[in-house]
Amino acid sequence: MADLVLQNLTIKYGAVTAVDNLNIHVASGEFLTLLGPSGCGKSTSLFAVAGLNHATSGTISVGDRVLFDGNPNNTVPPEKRNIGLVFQSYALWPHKTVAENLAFPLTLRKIGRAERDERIKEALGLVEMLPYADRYPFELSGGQQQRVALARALVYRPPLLLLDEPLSNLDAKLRERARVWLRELQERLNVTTIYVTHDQAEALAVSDRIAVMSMGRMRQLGTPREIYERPADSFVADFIGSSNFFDGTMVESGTDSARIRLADGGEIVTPPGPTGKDGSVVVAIRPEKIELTGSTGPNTMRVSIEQRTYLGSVWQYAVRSGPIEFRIQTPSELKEDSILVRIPQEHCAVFPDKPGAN
Ligand SMILES: Nc1ncnc2c1ncn2[C@@H]1O[C@H](COP(=O)(O)OP(=O)(O)OP(=O)(O)O)[C@@H](O)[C@H]1O
Repeated sequence: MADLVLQNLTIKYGAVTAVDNLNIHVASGEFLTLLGPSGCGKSTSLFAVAGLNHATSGTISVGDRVLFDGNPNNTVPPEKRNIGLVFQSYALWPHKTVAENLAFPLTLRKIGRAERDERIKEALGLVEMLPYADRYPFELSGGQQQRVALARALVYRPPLLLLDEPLSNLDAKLRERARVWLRELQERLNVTTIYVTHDQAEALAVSDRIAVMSMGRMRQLGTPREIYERPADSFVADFIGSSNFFDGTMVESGTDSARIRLADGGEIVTPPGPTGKDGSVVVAIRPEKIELTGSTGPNTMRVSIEQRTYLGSVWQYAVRSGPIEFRIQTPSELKEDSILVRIPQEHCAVFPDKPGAN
């Protein structure tokens, strides 16, 4: 298996910088996800690794092998990169059976018949599609076709697997099952994997690490937990899960905590964080981290309940304190018009600006 290293990777299409100075080291056997909104440069990055587009500058290497370094003489063509690819639009050949679809990449690599048959059996076994070897793609469900596409990518045992929204054609339930299965398979084969998705729940569930991207730039690289619990900026706090953002002004900032005045005139204690112009800040807190409390004290706030929404596992309440509107989530059904809530200091994050401004 092999590490994949992207260094200062930049990809421009005319005036558009689709990928801006991307630096990622994917460890051997790691499952790394590129996550971000539509158009942020995920697929462009993946295509560059596969050699299906031309990077403008930077380097791409797998193990000791340089695939791209800006010198045309060193650029390895896609078919020589030995990378397994499963793309959303990377359809199976309709006129070939499942087994014939898998045989093709092996024939290209001049692998003899006996070994070829053995590998096809093994790959179809891995994705639990052996009984379907003689069917044509149109005789399979969408999920089965995606499993065959994956088997076709794995059949020549590539050290690196690139997956671009490979589960997108599945319904929500099947997709949830498929991602568990995919992760188990990836771990069993120990294949270095880059996964592209805009679905944050999927990214949190399957990844060793996630690279969150926005407008061609990487905003944060970390484990799912780091990304969710310690977002690097307000874009990440907003894109992963959901957050409330309170406008405020820094009153005092120490090494362990800060005091921030909010728009309703109250103050809260938070961890320290960078300030914007004129000492303005934004405090982020997730709706499910806000607590109901029976007694006033630091970081408590009396709020009126403006709207109640039943979400199944929790209730969500839109609440207000003067000009501040935010959401809280709790399993309890609340009948009161006004409640006392506590904003736990340890779950607050302080940023210099709101998402969209950075
Ligand atoms: N061939 C191209 N010519 C010009 N611009 C392009 C080309 N391919 C991509 N882009 C632009 O580069 C940016 C990144 O596109 P990319 O397909 O990588 O986004 P993405 O994050 O994968 O989005 P999605 O989730 O919608 O697939 C976009 O602004 C897109 O319009």
